[in-house]
Amino acid sequence: MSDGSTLGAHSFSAHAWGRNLPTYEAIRTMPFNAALADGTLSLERFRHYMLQDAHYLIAFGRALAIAAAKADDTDGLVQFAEAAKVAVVVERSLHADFFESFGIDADAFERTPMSPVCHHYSSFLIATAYSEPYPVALAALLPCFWIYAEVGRDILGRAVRPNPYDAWIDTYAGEEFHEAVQAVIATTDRAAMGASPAVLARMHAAYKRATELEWMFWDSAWRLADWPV
Ligand SMILES: Cc1ncc(CO)c(N)n1
Repeated sequence: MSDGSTLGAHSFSAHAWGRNLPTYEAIRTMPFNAALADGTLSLERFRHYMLQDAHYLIAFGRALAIAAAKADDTDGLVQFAEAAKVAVVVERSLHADFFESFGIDADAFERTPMSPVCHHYSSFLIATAYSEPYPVALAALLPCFWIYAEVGRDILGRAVRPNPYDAWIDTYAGEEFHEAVQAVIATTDRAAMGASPAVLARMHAAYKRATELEWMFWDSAWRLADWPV
């Protein structure tokens, strides 16, 4: 899938994937993901990532719920309402399982504010979902699904097992997540077919920015980034 070859040749998703391939390559090969795959990622970095991801998933869920409300048919309403619910279910499993197994105590989450990058990505998704037309909202949300599915599979393919991060890898490399991702790609492509050239351009801009923010999110965890003041 990484070359976009199984997608409709003229689809939004095929174009978007192709245009942003260098950023995807940069994500795939970044130190955080290399260390996650070979099991050498420090607990401190994974903890930073998980705490920020718990914040992120709630914002992602809210943005998906807004997209659900904007859907132009009931299939889209059900699809994104379900995805909003799943984002919160995954966030709760971070709290219930991952936080405990990686030594994060109960109120660490409450004490840890969003990092600058997490804050920016979360705000970008919610603002885009609120203020842009449905197709642009979907284009902003698509990389969150698609990049994780591709990175999950890529990491699974080279992972040293057993690996302290097996449960994380299995979540995103799993069949269930991939089916959901294919469905979001299909809905985004359908929405793009009816979009004007101006909306299509905004879709590409939103997709590109979200892809860049995915890179920045992992980079932020690698750097253990915090607010400078
Ligand atoms: C930052 C980020 N993007 C995407 C996903 C997958 O939904 C996630 N868990 N976290």
